[in-house]
Amino acid sequence: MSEHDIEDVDLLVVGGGKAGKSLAMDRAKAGWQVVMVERDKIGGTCINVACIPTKTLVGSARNLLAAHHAAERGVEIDGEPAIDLARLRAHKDGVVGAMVNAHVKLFADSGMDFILGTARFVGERTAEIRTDDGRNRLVRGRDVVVNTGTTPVMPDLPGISEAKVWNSETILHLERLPDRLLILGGGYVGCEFASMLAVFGTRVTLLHGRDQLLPGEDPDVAALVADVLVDQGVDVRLGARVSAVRREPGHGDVVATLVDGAEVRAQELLVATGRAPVTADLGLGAAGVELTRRGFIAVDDHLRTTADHVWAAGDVAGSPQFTHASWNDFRVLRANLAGRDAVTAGRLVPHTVFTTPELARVGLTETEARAQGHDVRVARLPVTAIPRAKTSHDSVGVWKAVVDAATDQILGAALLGNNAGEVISAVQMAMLGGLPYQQVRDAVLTHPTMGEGLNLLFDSLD
Ligand SMILES: Cc1cc2nc3c(=O)[nH]c(=O)nc-3n(C[C@H](O)[C@H](O)[C@H](O)COP(=O)(O)OP(=O)(O)OC[C@H]3O[C@@H](n4cnc5c(N)ncnc54)[C@H](O)[C@@H]3O)c2cc1C
Ligand SMILES: NC(=O)c1ccc[n+]([C@@H]2O[C@H](COP(=O)([O-])OP(=O)(O)OC[C@H]3O[C@@H](n4cnc5c(N)ncnc54)[C@H](O)[C@@H]3O)[C@@H](O)[C@H]2O)c1
Repeated sequence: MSEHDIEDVDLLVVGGGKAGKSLAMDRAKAGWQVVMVERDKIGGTCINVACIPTKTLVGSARNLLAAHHAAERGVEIDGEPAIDLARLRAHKDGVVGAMVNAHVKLFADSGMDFILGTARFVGERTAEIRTDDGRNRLVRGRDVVVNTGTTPVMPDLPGISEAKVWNSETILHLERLPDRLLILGGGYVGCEFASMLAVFGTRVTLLHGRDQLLPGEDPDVAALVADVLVDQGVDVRLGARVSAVRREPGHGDVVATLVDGAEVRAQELLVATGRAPVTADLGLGAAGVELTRRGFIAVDDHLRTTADHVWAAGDVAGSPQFTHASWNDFRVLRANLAGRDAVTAGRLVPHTVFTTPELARVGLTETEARAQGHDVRVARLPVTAIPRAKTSHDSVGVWKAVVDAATDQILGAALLGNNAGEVISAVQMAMLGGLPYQQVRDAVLTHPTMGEGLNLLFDSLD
């Protein structure tokens, strides 16, 4: 293809993740000529194979748990509550499918040129797009955004590639619910699937190489999450370093050999050892876009890459690997494309690990706060102290908050308990507003809600 085949547009978005699709729709509605190219997942990773399907399944697990406790709560259920795999799959596919269809319409309504195909850079701000319907297009953006996400990592262990193991995407096919499952990796994916599948009735063994789950959390908080999993029947093995994996003949058990020679076996193995940036075959060199040592696209605080008018966002740009971080990257990009001066530095990015109950966190951990030299006070509250927890029979969880003793500012919080992911937003707002903890302690909060627990949490500092 030659120079005169090039289609010039205002904005070219490569990869339709949260940041990219949001920006493409926004700019197209504003009258820009926008091309967005997406390889296979309409709506991106979150909707198709990550947050949405997994949280749909977590919702079913929570329903099952509630059904198990129905009788003691005065509700009669005829028969033993159980998972119907075909209906579970259909439910999950229905939720995902509806969101994908909604995106097809949203993309069309925005006026963007949405292309299903694969993009590869061939020059400055210029990508060759091989469309799914067999055409080649050459598109040059006045501005270009790369939002190609990350993909599951397969650890380099002897035998693992022949052992037909699952990753976070293939497990979602829900071909079967194994009686026994090994999970390799005790991060977000490992903990969420361990909790969900244990509730579904699978006997889960969680092999984690380090000595605490969720390495970014305080050790006491990570230990509480481990307790939750153990109570759900998960065999949590910390410091379990795997040296090899094999599948027994005839699609028999999968066997993990640990470095001490011990063997652990189950019907299936889920690999949950992290995600790698999607940059291979993108031709980033031709566009003048450089990578970091870890293989992410190198960006500055404005999300500018090393090439003029080429930006990157979301997981591939090394942003925290959460959909809400990618969504915020969209806001940063939108402002910068409008000539304003928006940066990612200093933003407060919370997260929630959707075990049951869930762990929500914002700001600094106690460990981080101390390492930064803060004189720290720690507030703690068992969720059983919260009236709403009694009405909803929530007995599991502890809330923790870290306060600067010199300024009374809230530095961070880790809330383990039902609805913690909702309550953490209130803590985050207090932090964003710079409220001293006493204002949260003394605020009049609705009774009986889990949010009211914030009064009690900060009371514990008196
Ligand atoms: C199991 C699981 C559960 C998760 N749960 C949560 C959660 O509950 N909450 C949360 O906040 N985060 C969660 N995450 C993380 C979240 O999914 C990611 O951080 C988020 O999806 C990243 O979005 P993104 O904008 O970087 O791009 P993505 O959504 O990853 O989109 C990138 C897109 O680019 C496309 N693409 C790649 N290469 C090309 C190419 N050459 N040409 C065209 N298109 C291309 C891909 O097909 C993909 O659709 C979860 C992740 C996993 C794995
Ligand atoms: N609720 C959420 O927001 C949510 C849910 C799922 C995933 N995510 C995102 O997706 C990303 C990827 O999740 P993830 O759980 O795959 O990665 P992760 O980085 O959170 O955890 C992977 C864990 O596996 C361990 N590990 C690595 N190699 C190992 C080995 N050979 N044996 C045993 N343990 C090993 C690591 O020490 C690490 O703690 C996360 O960083 C997160 O940002 C978010």
